[in-house]
Amino acid sequence: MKKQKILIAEDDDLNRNNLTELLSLEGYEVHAVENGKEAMASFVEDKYDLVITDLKMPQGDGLELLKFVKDMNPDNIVIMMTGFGTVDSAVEAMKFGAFDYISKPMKDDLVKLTVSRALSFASLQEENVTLRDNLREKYDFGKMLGYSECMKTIFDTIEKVAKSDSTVIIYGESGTGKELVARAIHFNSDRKNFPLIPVNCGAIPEELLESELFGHEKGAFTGAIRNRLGRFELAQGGTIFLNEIGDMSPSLQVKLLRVIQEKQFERIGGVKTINADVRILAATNQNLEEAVAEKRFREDLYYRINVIPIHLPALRERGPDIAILANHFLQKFAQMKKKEVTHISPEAIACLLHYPWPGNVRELENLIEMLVVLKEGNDIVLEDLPLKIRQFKREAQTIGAIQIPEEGIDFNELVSQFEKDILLNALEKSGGVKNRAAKLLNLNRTTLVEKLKRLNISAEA
Ligand SMILES: Nc1ncnc2c1ncn2[C@@H]1O[C@H](COP(=O)(O)OP(=O)(O)OP(=O)(O)O)[C@@H](O)[C@H]1O
Repeated sequence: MKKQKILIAEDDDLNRNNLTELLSLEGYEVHAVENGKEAMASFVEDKYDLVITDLKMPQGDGLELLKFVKDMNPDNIVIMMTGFGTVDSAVEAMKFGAFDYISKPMKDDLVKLTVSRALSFASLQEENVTLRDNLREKYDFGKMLGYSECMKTIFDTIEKVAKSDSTVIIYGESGTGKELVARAIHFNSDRKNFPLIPVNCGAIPEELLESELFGHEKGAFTGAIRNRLGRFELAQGGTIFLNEIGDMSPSLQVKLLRVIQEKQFERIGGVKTINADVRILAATNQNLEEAVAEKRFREDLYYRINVIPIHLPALRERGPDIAILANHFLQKFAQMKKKEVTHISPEAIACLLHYPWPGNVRELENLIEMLVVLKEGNDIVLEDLPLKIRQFKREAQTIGAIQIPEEGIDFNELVSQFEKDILLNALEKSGGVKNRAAKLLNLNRTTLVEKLKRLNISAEA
C-alpha cells in the first residue's frame, strides 16, 4: 500500500527531528521543513495527505500556512502545534479550518493518535469523493437523452472515445449539449476519479485567461499577491474541457499547442516546468476550418485538436427528441417546483416540433421551466406557448392529427408515408432543388439526401 504523506513545518530543530522520527517509524512518509514559507513551496510541489504546522514560526507562521493550504485545497487536513498556554490561538486556528491541535510539550502517544485520527478522516473524505463521482458518472450519462438516430450514433461514439484518452473536439450550435457530451466522455473514461475542469475560453478576458489556465507565481504581475494554481494543474490526472476554443487569442493558442505537444508548461512568472497529465476535450460553435482559412485559428493547433471530431446536430434536426426532451423537462421541473403539471397537449407538441429552436436544448429547457412555473392547471396547452412558437401552429395543423381506427395502424409504414409526403412537398415547392428543400425543412442537405435515399425518392438537384 502507498505510504501516506505528511508535511511538517516546525522551526524548533529538536521538536522537528523528534516528530519526523516518530512518524516515520509509524510508517508515514514525512517531509519536514523549518518555516511556513518553505512549507508552502513544498505543498505546491507535491501532494500531502496531512500538514502538521507549528503556530509560531519566524517566516510564515502557522495561521498563514493554514490559510494557504485551505485556499489551495479546502479538503486538505491541517493539524496545528501550539506552545504551552496558547490554547486560545489553537481554537482560533480551528475556526480557520484546522482539523485539530496538539499542545507542547508533545506526548508521543497523543501525537500518534491525533495523526491517525486525522488521516482516517482524510481517507474517509476521499472515499466519499470517489463515491460521489461514481454516482455522478451514472447520473451524467443518464441525464443526456436522445432517441433520434443521430443521437444514438453520438452515444456510440462517446462510449468508444471515452477510453481512448485522445483529444476530442465537439462541434455544435450553442445549447446543443456540448458540455454534457464532454462530461459523459470524462465520466466514462479511466480518468473519472480525477477532476473534470471546465474553462469557458469565450467568457474570460484574454489577459486573465492565461493565468486561469496556467496559474501564476506571486509577484508575476500587479495584483498577483500569492501563488495560484491554474486549471491545467487543478486537472492533473483528469480532464480539462476548453469550451469556445475558437475564441482563444493567437498568443494563447501557441501556449496551448505546447501543452498538447510537450505535455509541459510553466506558471506565469515561474521558472519551473510542470508536467501536465491532462486529457483535453474542446468545444466550439464556430466552423474552425473557416477560422483556419481566415487565419484566426492556428492550423497546427487545429490538427492537434481535431483528432476526434463529434458533430452535435441542432435540435431542429432531431425530430423525435423534441417531444421526449419536452416531457423529460416537464417531469423534472414539475417535481422540482412541486407543481401538478403533468402533460403537454398534442397541439402544443406539434408546435414545438415545428419551431426552429435557435437556442437548441437550452431554449427548450428554459421554455418548459417557464411554462411549469406559470401554469396553474394540469396540462400545457397551445395557448400557454409564447406567440413566437405558437405561430408555427399553421404548419402543425396543415400536417394534421390523425384518428386511429379500431383495427389499428401500421405505425412505421404510416410514419414513412408521412415523411415521404413532407419531402415530396418540399421538393415540389423548391422546384426539385435539394439545397432549397433542405432549407425549407430546416434540415442539413446531407440529412435530406439520406432520407430521400432511404425512402427511395429520386430528385434531380
Ligand atoms: N441530450 C440532452 N438531454 C438532456 N438535457 C440536455 C441534452 N442536451 C442538452 N441538455 C441540457 O441543455 C442545456 C445546455 O446544454 P450544454 O450546456 O451542454 O450545451 P452547450 O452546447 O455546451 O452550450 P454552449 O455552447 O452555450 O456552452 C443544459 O442544461 C443541458 O443539461
